[in-house]
Amino acid sequence: MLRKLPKIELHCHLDGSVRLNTIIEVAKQENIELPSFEVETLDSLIKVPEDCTSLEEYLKRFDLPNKIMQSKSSLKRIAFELLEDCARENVKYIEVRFAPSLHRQKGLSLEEIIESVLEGMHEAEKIYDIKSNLIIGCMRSMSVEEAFSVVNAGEKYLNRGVVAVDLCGIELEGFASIYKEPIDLARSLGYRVTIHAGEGASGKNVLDAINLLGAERIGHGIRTKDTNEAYDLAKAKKIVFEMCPTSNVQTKAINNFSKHPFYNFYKDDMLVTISTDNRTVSDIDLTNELNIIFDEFNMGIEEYSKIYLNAVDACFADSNTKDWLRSLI
Ligand SMILES: O=c1[nH]cnc2c1ncn2[C@H]1C[C@H](O)[C@@H](CO)O1
Ligand SMILES: [Zn+2]
Repeated sequence: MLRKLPKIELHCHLDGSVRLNTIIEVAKQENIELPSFEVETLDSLIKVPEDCTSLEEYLKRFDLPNKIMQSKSSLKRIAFELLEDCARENVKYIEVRFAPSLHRQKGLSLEEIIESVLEGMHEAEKIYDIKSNLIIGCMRSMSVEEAFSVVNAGEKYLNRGVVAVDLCGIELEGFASIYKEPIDLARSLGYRVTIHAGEGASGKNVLDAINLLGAERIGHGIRTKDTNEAYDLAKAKKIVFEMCPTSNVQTKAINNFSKHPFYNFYKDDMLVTISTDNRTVSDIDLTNELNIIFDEFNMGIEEYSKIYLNAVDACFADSNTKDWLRSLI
């Protein structure tokens, strides 16, 4: 049933969602060394194993796909294929996210990197019944100067596909204050703000992401459940949670799906949405992600409509796109 329903994906990393065949083909075309050219071996190197112990370990899986995401043509192709995969499972709107800084290894400029991804997305939109926007992320493993560069490079693409800024990668306690200035700049330029927080570290980071960085949406945020101040603030300010349960189980942010705070949040009228995080690394698509949660919490179509409409309200699309998305359900 869920496969046929219209869907919205608000939290999906480009580099975590590359097709294995594409990794092999691009590596061959561009003479890039890979540990293996066999799909099965690559599969085991990219997909996160069950015994993964942490977010840090999960994040090591991204080195391999990023090796082949260093040319304009591969970035364009991978963005196109992500939308193609989404369209095939009836995702009608996706906000793709990635960190442009990770794609400079062979000399591309940040502008060229962002433009190539947008080209792939726009090409797919012409062919498939799907719309999209792009969120550019700053890696928390990189300097504040690099974050400023990313924000500045993306400025000219605002209203041409880029809609928001994100902070991603490892999550240390108290990271928000470090990135306050570049995120302030981003907001003043017109970027919307979503921040990964309360995933690998505490709910206090969620509080800071809202208070210090002006986050309107929180990536994951599952540890908000343990920090009353963050929970109450998120509720009062109608902050939206981009929840990715499969990824949370894999990074051991929670022990199993039954412990996921999604349904408690939902019942308490917190604004929750469901996404995949990383289709290849987490080995999941949105249909299956929703299936797991709907089975776990015995949810039905009415509840699906509510979550879908949460995503329509929360997405960073223009009002025409939102009207179209509302008409589909
Ligand atoms: O769930 C996540 N939390 C924090 N960082 C993440 C997550 N999934 C992917 N990333 C990182 C690894 C990627 O290389 C980067 C940009 O997409 O974002
Ligand atoms: Zn993420």
